[in-house]
Amino acid sequence: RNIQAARASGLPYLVLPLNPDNPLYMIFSVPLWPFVERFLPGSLHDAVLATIYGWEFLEKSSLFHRIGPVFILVTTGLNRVMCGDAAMTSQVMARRNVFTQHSISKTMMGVFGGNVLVADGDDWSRQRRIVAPSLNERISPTVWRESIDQATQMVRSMLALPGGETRGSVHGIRAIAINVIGRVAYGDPKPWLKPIEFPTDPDADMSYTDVVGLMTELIIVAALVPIRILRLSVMPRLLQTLGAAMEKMPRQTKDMLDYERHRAGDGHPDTITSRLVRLSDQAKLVDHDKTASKQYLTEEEISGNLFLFTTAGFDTTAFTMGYALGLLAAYPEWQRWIQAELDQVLGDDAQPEYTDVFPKLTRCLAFMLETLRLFTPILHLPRDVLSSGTTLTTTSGTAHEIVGPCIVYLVSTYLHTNPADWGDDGDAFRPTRWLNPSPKEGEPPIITPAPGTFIAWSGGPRQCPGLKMSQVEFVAVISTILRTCSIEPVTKDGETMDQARQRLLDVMQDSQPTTTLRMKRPEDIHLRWVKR
Ligand code: HEM
Repeated sequence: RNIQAARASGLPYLVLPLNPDNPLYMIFSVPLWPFVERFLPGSLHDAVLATIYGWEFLEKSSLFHRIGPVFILVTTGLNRVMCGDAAMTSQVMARRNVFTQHSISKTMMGVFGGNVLVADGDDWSRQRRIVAPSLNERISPTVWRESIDQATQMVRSMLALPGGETRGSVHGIRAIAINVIGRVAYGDPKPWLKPIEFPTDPDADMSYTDVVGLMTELIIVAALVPIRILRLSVMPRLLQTLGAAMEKMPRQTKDMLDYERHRAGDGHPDTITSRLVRLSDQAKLVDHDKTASKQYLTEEEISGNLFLFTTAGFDTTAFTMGYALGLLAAYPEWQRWIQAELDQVLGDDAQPEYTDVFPKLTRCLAFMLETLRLFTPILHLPRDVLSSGTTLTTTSGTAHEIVGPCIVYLVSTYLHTNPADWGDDGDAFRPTRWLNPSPKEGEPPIITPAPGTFIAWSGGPRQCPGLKMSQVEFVAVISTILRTCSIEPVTKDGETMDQARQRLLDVMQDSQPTTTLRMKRPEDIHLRWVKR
């Protein structure tokens, strides 16, 4: 039946006599990679490859070049449509009721309560109406100030190290990202003290940010292993701590929500939590009056969405900044290019204001977009097709019947580099491609890529509502670092600077996604911080 469905679509297809659609296969497929490479022939090689978690980054575009921009992997479970075509991608993103969130994403991301990411249909519309405004432009000035503050403390600490040398820069950046979320989302201010460390003592006190940070770090374990197993004394201490964190979570969420409601209107600065609670409580009052269908969030959904802000917003932003650091050190010409803009826009303004300077730091933003294009944190967006069928049309105009049930994977890595959309240098790191070469009056300085060609923040109605927050954080952090210092790789004995730069790029290529793409050897990003 699956082969017939693949044939009926008119798309090229591969056949795999196996069902790879479960979280355990996702985990255990990764060590299979060297075996696949060495021993499997031809189309079996390609079929197994397309099931290895993270293949899109490992193999880049090779499968698409061999088979075509869209192909089907026939399995004994559900067929998988691998989509690298921009037009099809934007149709999938636009039709959110036909292409719904994938069941495995729901299991992982919904582990601590229903939230907007795992919802579909009317349930999604209701949650989105409350969640998106709580992340809107009003939080940007706070994100800006907190990010600058955190980055200033980190740079000071890096420069004070012997020779300005550090192996923990990526972990340092992660500490910034969790502290910014902690402050902006949960009103939990923390100084930048050291590279990120998660709690490892099950009996120690943990703040809400500690609890959600640890659960985000270990989300696959948290989703699959029950708390009572994690708490067993034979388990490693980190997992026992995870179990303790999961136990604490409901109580801590309740205390935080009680606190937010209690202090409402007392002049405290807004947080994302306080806005979410307020918007939901207001919607509840309206509902009460009208006895219309429910428009507010239940307590369980508020708690699920609060947790989601960390799972969705922390490592995505943190690792984008981490890769950017490595890229800045590997490409000194782009570093100088950004610094020239910073010198011009910021001058010696010690406390640049968000509204004055953020719109002018276009090179810094272009650097973020280029980093996300090549090191996109989420390598594919999976969508379930539950209905019997739907038709999608490719960029070249051919129509294909997609027969459900099946899973459609929108593959960012190919969409972001396809030469038809990005030119022959689509694999090269070139931030200037994002700048509008001659903007006319009123036109933005940054280009908007054609629909479906850049999906780092997804697109269509479900586009990431944290897009602006992550841009503001990135620009604030990278501009603070580069206005104060330059960064370069530390050479090993006998190594030239060019070789050291290439080594950094190799470390970045040696990456693997967990929930987001991350370097396997972040401590090999060995950098020197030099005061300007
Ligand atoms: C560079 C940083 C970020 C990237 C690359 C990113 C990427 C994405 C992507 C690809 C999706 C769609 C996932 C899917 O539909 O399967 C998404 C959804 C979402 N993101 Fe982000 N994100 C980032 C930062 C943030 C931040 C800072 C927040 C909030 C604090 C956030 C909150 C959300 C939420 C709530 C959704 C669900 C939206 C919905 O389904 O309607 N993200 N993000």
